[in-house]
Amino acid sequence: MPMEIQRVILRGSFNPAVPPFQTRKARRDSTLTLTTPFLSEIGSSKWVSMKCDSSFYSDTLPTKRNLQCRNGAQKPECKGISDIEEDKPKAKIRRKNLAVFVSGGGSNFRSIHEATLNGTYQDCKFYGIIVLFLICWLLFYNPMVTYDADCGGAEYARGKGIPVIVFPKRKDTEEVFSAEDLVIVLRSFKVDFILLAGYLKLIPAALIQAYPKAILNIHPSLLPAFGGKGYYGMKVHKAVIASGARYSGPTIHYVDEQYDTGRILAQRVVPVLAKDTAEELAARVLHEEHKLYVEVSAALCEEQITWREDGVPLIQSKENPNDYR
Ligand SMILES: Nc1nc2c(c(=O)[nH]1)N[C@@H](CN(C=O)c1ccc(C(=O)N[C@@H](CCC(=O)O)C(=O)O)cc1)CN2
Ligand SMILES: NCC(=O)N[C@@H]1O[C@H](COP(=O)([O-])[O-])[C@@H](O)[C@H]1O
Repeated sequence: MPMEIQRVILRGSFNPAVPPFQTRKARRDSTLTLTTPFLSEIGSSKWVSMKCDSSFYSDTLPTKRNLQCRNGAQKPECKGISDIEEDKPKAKIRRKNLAVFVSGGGSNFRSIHEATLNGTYQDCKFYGIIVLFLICWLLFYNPMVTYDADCGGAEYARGKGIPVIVFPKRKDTEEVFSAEDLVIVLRSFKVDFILLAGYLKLIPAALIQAYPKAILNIHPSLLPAFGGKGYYGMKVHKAVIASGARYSGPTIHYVDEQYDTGRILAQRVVPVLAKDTAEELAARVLHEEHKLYVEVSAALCEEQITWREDGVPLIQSKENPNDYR
């Protein structure tokens, strides 16, 4: 690991006693490449990244067959054998790495992590290499970016042997670990995209500038309604119910410098029932969040996001590039 990173880690939260090592075994065959998780040890903390590396190289589809003609007549009469569209081999998609920022129960992080383990991201069989690289750092021994080292997400990560960085540092510590430092660490792992999943602090401008159009957040209401400062967790669902709204649901949006004002990428709708408690509504919305975030992060890795002229991001259908979600 470059000295710069070690310096950041030294200054931040780690005292590497053992130089980082990485073991990585990659088996590559014609269709599937699985890279076993690689483990690098930094001092008293372990960095583990779950790497789901599925590389499917789209076969070169049969080139256009000449139509068979029935006889040698001057003007060949062709018998209906359908043409097979000559297919340009699909460009191989560059592998992508994700970091997940958590500060609560971590159920969205868990569903994304489980998706890496159950091969959901490996279904991108028509696109080159999709790598879901869950990077999380815990002050002690599991990786996730959180400002609460004891949050449920960190507990889950701990159970899976995944390290976490506490960011921002708690006020009562002298350790300095700035947004710029965090960018250095994220760059060292070649992070392409950052997913906020219940992270409740304002992402600083330095991180947003370092990752333009590359930071997503999931919010538990249909933005722009019930969003912004003060709207998080159960506060959102209580406000939705108090308003009499008949529908709610999760929104995934790009992160800009204010809370919840970034461009909306995806939403799902759930009903708000007359007798719903905030907890019942929260559970209904969260169920949709888990599915939506896995779907959207996979589309992100597969480079299916396109931008409309007016700056609205769209998810292009894999089957038909003229369809958008
Ligand atoms: N630059 C951005 N940072 C963050 C965004 C964003 O859109 N842009 N989204 C939030 C997540 N979020 C809603 O989805 C959100 C989180 C927290 C708050 C909020 O009011 N927080 C309180 C502090 C809460 C605490 O410390 O426990 C506050 O700032 O007073 C609103 C919306 C993540 N970051
Ligand atoms: N405004 C941000 C916000 O309220 N985010 C919400 O926090 C919960 C985190 O759950 P999780 O930790 O179980 O994923 C999720 O419902 C997410 O939408």
